[in-house]
Amino acid sequence: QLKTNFYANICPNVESIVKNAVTKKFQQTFVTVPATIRLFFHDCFVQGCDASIIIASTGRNKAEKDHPDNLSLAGDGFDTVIKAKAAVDAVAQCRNKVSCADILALATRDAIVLSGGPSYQVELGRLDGLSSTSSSVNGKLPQPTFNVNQLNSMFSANGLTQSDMVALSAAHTVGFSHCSKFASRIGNPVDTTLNKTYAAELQQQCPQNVDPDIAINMDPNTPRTFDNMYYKNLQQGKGLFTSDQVLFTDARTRPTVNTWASNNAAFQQAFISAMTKLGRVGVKTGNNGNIRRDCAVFN
Ligand code: HEM
Ligand SMILES: [Ca+2]
Ligand SMILES: [Ca+2]
Repeated sequence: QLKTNFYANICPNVESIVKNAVTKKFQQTFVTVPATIRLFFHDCFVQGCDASIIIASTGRNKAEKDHPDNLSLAGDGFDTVIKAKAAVDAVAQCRNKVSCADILALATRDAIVLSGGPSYQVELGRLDGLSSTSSSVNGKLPQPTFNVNQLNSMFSANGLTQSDMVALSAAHTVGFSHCSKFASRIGNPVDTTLNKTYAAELQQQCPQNVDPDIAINMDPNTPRTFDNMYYKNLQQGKGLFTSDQVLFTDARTRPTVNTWASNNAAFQQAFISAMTKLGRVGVKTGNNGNIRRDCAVFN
């Protein structure tokens, strides 16, 4: 059972310690924000929110982070958790008392706030997982080609509703994508649900044989602000992935997109609720987990 004051007696300043570390990292690079948010999502959807995503591969074990679906996770997300963990462990009382999974949950909230998104209380008390394998990622993460049925079934497998799915998708209001992830939409023929001007811009930014390391903004209007622009973009055919644009083309999710495009407060409330539910997915307690000394290595 998670609770917001879990560390009140164990490490009373954990929230400010993590926040300071994330802020410092943010001042070095904005990538901290999208990288950390996406890391949290990819952690929670595979074996639950247990920092299994942070484990490094060894000679004996190919870990989650080396699965093809995770190779595009930006290193700055991992680095944010490692730095925040070091800051927590620098306080004697807190040393090895706060899980990496909880540090990631807190850092995600802090990243959202640093980019202008809503603040919220983070439920805490997760343990770190005891396994991380590349094979366990198979079929657990949504693909950018997904339709609403596919999105709904994958989110509902994690206890999340269609409304939660639409709210969480707005995380694409910050951050970057590699051209390969949407190349099929701007090729021949161009996806008809794409705004024509936007399609031309994307073709220019992502010409054929573009450097595979090139990444472009997912929100063409406010790429560094965590806002409800995501939904306004969808209304104009400016969703980058099929999985984004279908939220507007499909009649089941379109009313939700329209509501949140015009009502930022309602979006923020839905987003907070969905993030809180995401943070409860597959939480480890008791013998199913522990508190890692090094977030990238099992104890
Ligand atoms: C709904 C289904 C989703 C699909 C199909 C999807 C897919 C993707 C893809 C393909 C990328 C680009 C990766 C790259 O090329 O580097 C991406 C980026 C991103 N995703 Fe998602 N995603 C989904 C949901 C989510 C959710 C629920 C969150 C968080 C709550 C999230 C957060 C992000 C962020 C922040 C980025 C930018 C990462 C960066 O700039 O480093 N996504 N997503
Ligand atoms: Ca996990
Ligand atoms: Ca934005």
